[in-house]
Amino acid sequence: MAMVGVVMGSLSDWETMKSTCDMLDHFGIEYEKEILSAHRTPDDMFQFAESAREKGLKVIIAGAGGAAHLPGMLASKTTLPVIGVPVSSKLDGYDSLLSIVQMPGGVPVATVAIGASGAKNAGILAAEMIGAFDNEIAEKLAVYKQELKNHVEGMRGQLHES
Ligand SMILES: Nc1c(C(=O)O)ncn1[C@@H]1O[C@H](COP(=O)(O)O)[C@@H](O)[C@H]1O
Repeated sequence: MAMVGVVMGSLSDWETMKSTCDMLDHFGIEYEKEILSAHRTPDDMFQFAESAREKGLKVIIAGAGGAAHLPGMLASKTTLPVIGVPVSSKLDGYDSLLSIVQMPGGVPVATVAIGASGAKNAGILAAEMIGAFDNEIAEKLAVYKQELKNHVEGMRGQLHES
């Protein structure tokens, strides 16, 4: 059963949002993915947000570019945590970032960095939210952290040998 909903404003966001799905695959977390837009398909977006919890989703990750209202509007209609991914745009994603991060008090969106690295972190952050209650995912996260440490140690070795 899907635990994470990965949604994006357009198919043009998929190249970025694929990094989120790659991380969820890495941790063996089931997800569903969909294109929804606060601007272009507002009724579908509200329906998704209103039914997300009863469907069994635990976290929603929403990526959008430009006037990126999708994450915030989803957050307005669900009690699930929403992670917002600013997708790069004609303004290098600054517009997306500010549209997502500057939520009014009371309606939080956990905002990650612009682009693919942010999308990757969104997948890891969702795993950490689930891992707070799920030991199997927590163990996979511990292995991932160890791999990061090993990677840095490998780089140190190369630096000191050069
Ligand atoms: N920001 C939003 C929303 C929304 O916030 O509801 N819906 C689509 N979009 C964004 O418009 C950009 C251009 O979309 P197109 O490539 O389809 O023209 C995409 O980055 C999408 O996320």
